[in-house]
Amino acid sequence: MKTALTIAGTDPSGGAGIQADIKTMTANGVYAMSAVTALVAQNTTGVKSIMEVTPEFLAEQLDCVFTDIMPDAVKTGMVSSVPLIQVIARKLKEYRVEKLVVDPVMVATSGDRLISEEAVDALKAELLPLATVLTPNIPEAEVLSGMTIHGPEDMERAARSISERYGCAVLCKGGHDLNDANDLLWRSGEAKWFYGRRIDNPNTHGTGCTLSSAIASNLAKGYDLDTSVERAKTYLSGALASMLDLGQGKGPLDHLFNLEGEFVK
Ligand SMILES: Nc1ncnc2c1ncn2[C@@H]1O[C@H](COP(=O)(O)OP(=O)(O)OP(=O)(O)O)[C@@H](O)[C@H]1O
Ligand SMILES: Cc1ncc(COP(=O)(O)O)c(N)n1
Repeated sequence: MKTALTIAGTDPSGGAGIQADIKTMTANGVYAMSAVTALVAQNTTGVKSIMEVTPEFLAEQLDCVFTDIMPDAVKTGMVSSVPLIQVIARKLKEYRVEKLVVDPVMVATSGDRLISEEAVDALKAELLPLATVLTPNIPEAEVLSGMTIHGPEDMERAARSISERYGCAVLCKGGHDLNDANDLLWRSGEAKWFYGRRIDNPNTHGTGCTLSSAIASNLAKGYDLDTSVERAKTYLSGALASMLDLGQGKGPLDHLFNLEGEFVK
C-alpha cells in the first residue's frame, strides 16, 4: 500500500486540518500518517484557540515517521510559526522527501488567521523551494506574489511569478471566485486550467486541506502532477456535491461519500 504523511494542525470538529487530511488520504486509497504542528480548538463557526507543539516535539514526530514508514508523498498544511517551519524544512531535506505538496494555509474559511506574519516569510524562504506543488487560494496567491488578482489572467500572472521565484509548480485555486471553481496549474513554464462546475453548497470548511491531501495521495500512488490534480478535483467535487450539512457555521465535506462495503451499513 502506498503511504502519505500530513504535517498540519488539528480540527476537533473533523472538517479541516489533520482530520480532513486523514479521511481524504484514506478515501483516496493510501495509508495515512500525521504529524501535528498545533492543536487547534475550532469548529465550523471559527477558531477559539491554538496550542502549538514545540519544535523539538515536531522533530521527534517526524523522525518517528520517517525512520519507520517512509511516506511516498508528504503534504504540509497549517505551519504557524518560524521554528516549526525550520524544523519541517530540515527534516524534509534530511530524509530526502521528493513528492511534497505545500498548502500555504494562512486564513481559515471562518476568517481566523492561522499563521504569524513572520512565518509567512519563513514559509517562502524555507518550504516553498522544496515543494513539488504549492496550492494557494486567491488571497494566499496575492500574498505570495505581491499582486492583486481580479480574474483568470491575474491568476496566471501570479502563479507564474510564484513558480519562477520558488522553482515549484503552483496550483492557484479559484474557489474564492464566486462565478466558477476553476483552478490554474502553472508548471514547467506553462499554464493548464482545471475547470470545475461550481456546486451550490455553502459548506466549504476544509476544501483546501482536502484538495491538497488528495493531490498528495495521487502523487503517492504514482500519478503525474496533472493527473493528480485532475483526480483530486474530481474527488473534492464529489465530497462537496454529497451535500453533507453539519454544524452551525460553514460545515464540513462528506469525505467518505464514495465508501462502500458491509461495515458502512
Ligand atoms: N462551491 C464550489 N464548487 C465546486 N468547487 C469548489 C467550490 N468551492 C471551492 N471549490 C474548489 O475547492 C478547491 C479548494 O479551493 P478554495 O479556493 O476554496 O481553497 P481554500 O480557500 O484554500 O479552501 P478553504 O475554504 O478550505 O480555505 C478548489 O479546487 C476549488 O475550485
Ligand atoms: C488546522 C487547520 N488547518 C487548515 C484550516 C483551513 O481550512 P479552512 O479554510 O477550510 O477552514 C483550518 N481551518 N484548520
